[in-house]
Amino acid sequence: MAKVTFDYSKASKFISDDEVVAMKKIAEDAKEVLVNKSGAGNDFLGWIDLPVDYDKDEFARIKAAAKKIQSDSEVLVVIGIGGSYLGARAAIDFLRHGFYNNVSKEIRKTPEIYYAGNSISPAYLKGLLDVVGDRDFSVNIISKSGTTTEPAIAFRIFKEKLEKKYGKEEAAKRIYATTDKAKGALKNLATEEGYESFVVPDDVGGRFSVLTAVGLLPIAVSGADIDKLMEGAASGREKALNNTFEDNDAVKYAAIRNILLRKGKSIEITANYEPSLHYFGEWWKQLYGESEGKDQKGIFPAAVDLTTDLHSMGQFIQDGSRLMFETVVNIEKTDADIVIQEEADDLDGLNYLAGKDMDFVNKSAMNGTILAHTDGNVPNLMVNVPEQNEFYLGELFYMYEFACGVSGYILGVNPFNQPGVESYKKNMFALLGKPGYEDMTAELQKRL
Ligand SMILES: O=P(O)(O)OC[C@H]1O[C@H](O)[C@H](O)[C@@H](O)[C@@H]1O
Repeated sequence: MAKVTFDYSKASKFISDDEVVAMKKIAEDAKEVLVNKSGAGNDFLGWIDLPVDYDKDEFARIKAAAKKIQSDSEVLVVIGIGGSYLGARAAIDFLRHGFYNNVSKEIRKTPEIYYAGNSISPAYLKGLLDVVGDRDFSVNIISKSGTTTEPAIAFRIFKEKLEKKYGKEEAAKRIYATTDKAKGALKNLATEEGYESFVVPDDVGGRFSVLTAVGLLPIAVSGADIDKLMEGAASGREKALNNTFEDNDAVKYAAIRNILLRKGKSIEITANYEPSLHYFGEWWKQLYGESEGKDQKGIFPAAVDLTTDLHSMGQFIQDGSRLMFETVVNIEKTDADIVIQEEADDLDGLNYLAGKDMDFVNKSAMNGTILAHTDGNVPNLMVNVPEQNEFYLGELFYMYEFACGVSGYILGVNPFNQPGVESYKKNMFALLGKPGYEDMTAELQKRL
């Protein structure tokens, strides 16, 4: 059966066999540390077994809640930031219609889905309130800590709108809270107001939480098949845990990117040739950025959408500072085919493509770009995805998560914390006058 695979054959001129042998040992040791749970951050490894060991009762509740939202709402507002929305957004974009919110209800069949609480922009929120308008809607508020400012502000506003429209009691039936099982302001609010709640397990960090209720509820509302997603993740887990290095795509990817880092390639660009993968790149950026970027170490994760960005970033990738390597996420088979037709006068000069389908043109652009960037000394790696469906997305999510754990340990960091994220928050709270931050306020204001 086809599967998600990692291929570094196009980068062979940058990587010697000896380097692979040396790094193989390091990567296998790092994998052992990960699966034996003996490394830093080992209290955040719940995601390793999640695809086979998840709360089945909650899974059934997620499906039931999704059905209810589908039946009583024209719109679902998903409120969350970072790991509390990127996985769901990546999955829905990857799996569902490319113009999900814009196609007719007959085609989409499920509620429109919008995201809030991922910025503090009042203009964005006002715009979204207009989009929801007077229509029936529900809210899924997602925050592991239950205390993050951005989603908390957005939730206050959408909660008020719900209560105005339906009254407090009915509004509570349209609010679904995904948060810690016991602590945090959101948990308290959910208990107090009687919202249906879903749990982010203690041992699963936000950026590893797409296969918990965090991702699963919005994904299920969109009509995607979450059973298949979990099956794919279980298949990815099986391979990551049991395959030897040569057949272990997750461990190989971790190894190869660290070989490249040690040769000065300190930026990884993840590239796609399908706009529906844009948010997959955003999800990956958080996963790798927060996991590896610490202790003055790490590979900076960047992402490009191609061929779009070949007309903006292409120059730099081809010819600028030689800092990066590139990982192309290649969708092998698309089910959308558009054949380019012959035109009698050929004024646009495209008749040489007549009879070819657009995916052939897209793949030719990809292959040509891989060779050009390789010639420009940008090593190109590939992650091949047979098709855009739930099963392969599950494999893909898992492969990247597992590789991230292994890679972080190769690098010598704790891949499961994010101490650096607190600095901006402290400053922001001090400038906002949040109780408890008073001593910092005057000093920061002087510096502004
Ligand atoms: O789910 P929450 O607790 O609201 O956190 C949302 C996000 O913001 C935090 O600042 C962290 O850096 C992220 O790892 C997290 O995914």
